Amino acid sequence: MSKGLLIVLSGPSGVGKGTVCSALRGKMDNLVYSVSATTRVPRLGEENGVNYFFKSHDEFNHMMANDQLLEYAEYVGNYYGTPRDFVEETLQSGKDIILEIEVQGALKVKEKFPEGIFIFLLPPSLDELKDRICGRGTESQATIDHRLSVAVDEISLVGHYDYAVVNDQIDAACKRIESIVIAEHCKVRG
Ligand SMILES: Nc1ncnc2c1ncn2[C@@H]1O[C@H](COP(=O)(O)OP(=O)(O)OP(=O)(O)O)[C@@H](O)[C@H]1O
Ligand SMILES: Nc1nc2c(ncn2[C@@H]2O[C@H](COP(=O)(O)O)[C@@H](O)[C@H]2O)c(=O)[nH]1
Repeated sequence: MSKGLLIVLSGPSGVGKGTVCSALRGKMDNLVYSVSATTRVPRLGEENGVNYFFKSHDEFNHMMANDQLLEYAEYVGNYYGTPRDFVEETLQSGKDIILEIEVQGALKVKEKFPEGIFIFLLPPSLDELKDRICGRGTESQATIDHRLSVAVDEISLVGHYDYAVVNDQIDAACKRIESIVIAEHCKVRG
């Protein structure tokens, strides 16, 4: 059996990564979603083991020290990381896996898995990005400002990715990502 594809989806906070990932899960049967660990406090409605594995700082440090994370990064005051075993087991089983992670982590994954598919999700404009992150209503104004300032630096790193997809409409963005994955499965690899 051939291994699955490792797909990394990055983009600034509020661009719609989570929304697009949820929509893709209903459309792509062979696609598995990687659930990250984080020290961030859960938002209203978020469930442990579904949206994230919510960890204390000690628990997260233990995962780092025991090499249980494929990558991790500090982002706007919290730690986020990808549990390694689940990714490796999913790829071995022949399924594709999608990691919804920020840019520092994505670049670390690229070093370890250069054969991965790196997709950057872009907003139609910075004003629209601001409207989306504010409209979501989950962050304080200070956190929104911090995330938006980081967003400008993140967008400047789009050149490190294989594909840039504009999330102007959820369905259209999903179709572009589905097309990329279909094409990557057809690729002749040396
Ligand atoms: N194409 C779109 N058009 C309009 N609104 C959108 C679109 N995609 C997502 N949204 C909205 O934008 C907001 C942010 O989306 P989402 O939470 O998926 O972003 P994110 O990139 O996962 O953010 P974060 O990195 O902070 O977790 C949500 O309220 C979502 O409903
Ligand atoms: N490097 C990693 N980044 C991750 C991971 N899981 C999520 N993220 C990214 O963090 C920010 C903030 O997320 P939020 O849920 O607090 O809005 C966002 O860009 C996520 O994609 C991870 O495992 N590693």
